[in-house]
Order: sequence, then structure tokens, then C-alpha cells
Amino acid sequence: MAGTVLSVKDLKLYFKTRKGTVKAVDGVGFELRKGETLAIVGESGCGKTSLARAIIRLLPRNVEKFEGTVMLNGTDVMRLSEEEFRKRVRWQKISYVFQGSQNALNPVLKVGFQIAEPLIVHKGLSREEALAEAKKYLRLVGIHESFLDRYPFELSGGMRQRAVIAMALITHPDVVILDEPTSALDVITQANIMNLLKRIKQEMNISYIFITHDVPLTSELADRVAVMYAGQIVELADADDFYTSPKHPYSEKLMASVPTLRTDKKLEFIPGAPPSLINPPPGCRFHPRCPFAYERCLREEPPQYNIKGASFVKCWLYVEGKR
Ligand SMILES: Nc1ncnc2c1ncn2[C@@H]1O[C@H](COP(=O)(O)OP(=O)(O)OP(=O)(O)O)[C@@H](O)[C@H]1O
Repeated sequence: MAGTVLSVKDLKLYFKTRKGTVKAVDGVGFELRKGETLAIVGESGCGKTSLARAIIRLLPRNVEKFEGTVMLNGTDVMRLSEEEFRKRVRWQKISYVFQGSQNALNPVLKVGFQIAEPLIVHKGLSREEALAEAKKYLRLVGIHESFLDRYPFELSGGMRQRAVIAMALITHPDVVILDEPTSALDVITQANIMNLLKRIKQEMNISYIFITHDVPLTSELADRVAVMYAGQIVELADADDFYTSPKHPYSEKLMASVPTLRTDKKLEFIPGAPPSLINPPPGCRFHPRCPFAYERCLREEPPQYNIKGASFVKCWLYVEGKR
């Protein structure tokens, strides 16, 4: 598709454990366009972080299977060796603000140096050149340049998160993966960070993959929404369509469980728990929790049913014209 930065096809990441194989990412595919934000939402444990790690290839030791296609600007980066991937892709073309990263800054190194470091390591800039860039990026994320010489403990949580975002942007990557970038912050700081991400997206025309379990938060930034359930994307939709009429029964339940202020709407919850990724249920993985499940859902895995454009839903109700 024209304007596609990242195209992921049939991506799988399985982990080996004593209890069996954990199929954390099990056949995921989507396209990310230039300048767009794709939100990836779903309950805890559905494989969102594993998907991010698979894309940026930061893998634990117990990987059992890692396969699929990850095309970045037309090149399949899955075919690159680890060495090539590290030199050419990770942090340069795809960067990652991982969960809790504001607490992972090195306590004994000055903030400015930590922001500058990707330029020294990956772009071969001198320390002075890199620090000059770091100053610009500190300003970009709304931190006064005097903080260049401060240590992480001298910054508030929100400022540390801004610094981490600056670090992810400084190499001017094509894609930034944001994994729960505001989850440890209070709501005001969270709103500030969301506004910052929005402004940067417009100024730098950057593409984000925004991972969160917080569905309402995605409406601040998302152009499209992908819903993950048990290692798979069960719905992909334009954001406006998703918020007004989610298609998959799981998406409907997710939306119905979002609290709204000052209404009498009774909050729904999704009965049961997400399935084990070692032995996911046969057929549709959501069937044990789905109020509409019928015989076929119990036996056969539904294919992706195209709604319009790149939007799809993975549900028999649509394939069989019951909706
Ligand atoms: N290295 C690993 N070895 C074995 N299992 C793992 C490993 N990493 C993750 N998992 C399992 O893979 C599944 C998906 O985890 P993942 O962290 O990707 O989900 P998530 O949707 O990001 O959840 P959260 O929002 O809680 O981080 C979980 O069952 C998790 O326990």
C-alpha cells in the first residue's frame, strides 16, 4: 500500500516454558502508514509487548519460534542477521519506549548524555555533536536545556518520560513503538505526555505503534485501532469507526467496560479470563467468553473478514453473514 512504512505479515513469537509452548504472538499482520498512529489494545497478557519485542527484535532467551515478515520501507528486516539488524534498524529506524522505561534511565549518567547516546552509538556522532542534538530534543519534548547536566533522580516522573521519548526520537526513526508510555503517571502528567506525543507526531510526521490496555486513552492519538486477543489481532479498524461501532464481540465488550463520567450507563465486564497461551481454545479463541458463540466458533478458527479498506474482523458472525 502506498505510504506504508511497516508491513507485518504472519508474525509469530513463541516461548519455550516448562509447562509448554507459549504462543504469545500467533500470526499477526498489519500495515502502518507514514505519519499514522496504530493503537494496539487488549487485556493484560494478550501479547502486546511480545509483538513490540518481535518487531524490534529484542527477544528473551527462551524463544522457540520467531518467524514471519516485517517489511520496513520495502525491506524484509526479518532476513537481516542480528548484527545487521542492530546496526541498521534497531533504534535507528525503529525505536522503542518500553513499559516503565522512565524508571530505567541509568542513575549515574547525566540525562543529556543518555539522550545523546543513540547518536554516538548508532550514527557515529562525536560527543559534542550528539550533546548539541540532545539539547534540541530536550527542548522539543518541553524540558529546559539546563536539565542536560542533571541526573535522572533530579527529574520528576513526567520529565523522565519526556527524556525517554527524546531518546527514542533523536535518531529520527521511521517508527516509534510506545508501550504503555503513560501507565505509571498521574492523569495530569499523562495528559501532558499525550499532548506532547500528538504535537511531535504532527511536527515530525512520525509513525507510532501505541500499545496500551487503556482503550479511552487511544482516542487521543490513534488513527486506527487493532484489538489483540490471545496472541492474535481480532479486529483492525479506523479509529472513528472503532469507537462508534466496534465489530468483534470482544471489542464490543472492551468498549462497554469503559467507564464514562456522569451517565447512568451500567458498566459491563467481560466474564472469564483471557485464555492460556499454551493451550488456547480451539476454534475462535474468544468463544468461551463470547455471548454469541455457536457451533462453528467452537471448532474452526475464523478467517479475517474484510470490512472496508484495510479494516477486518476475525469472527464467524461476519463471515457467515449473521451480522
Ligand atoms: N520470556 C517469556 N517466556 C515465557 N512466557 C512469556 C515470556 N514473555 C512473555 N510471556 C507470556 O506471553 C504472554 C503475553 O505476554 P505480553 O507481555 O506480551 O502481554 P501484554 O499484552 O503485553 O501484557 P501486559 O500488558 O501485562 O504487559 C503472557 O502469557 C506472558 O506471560
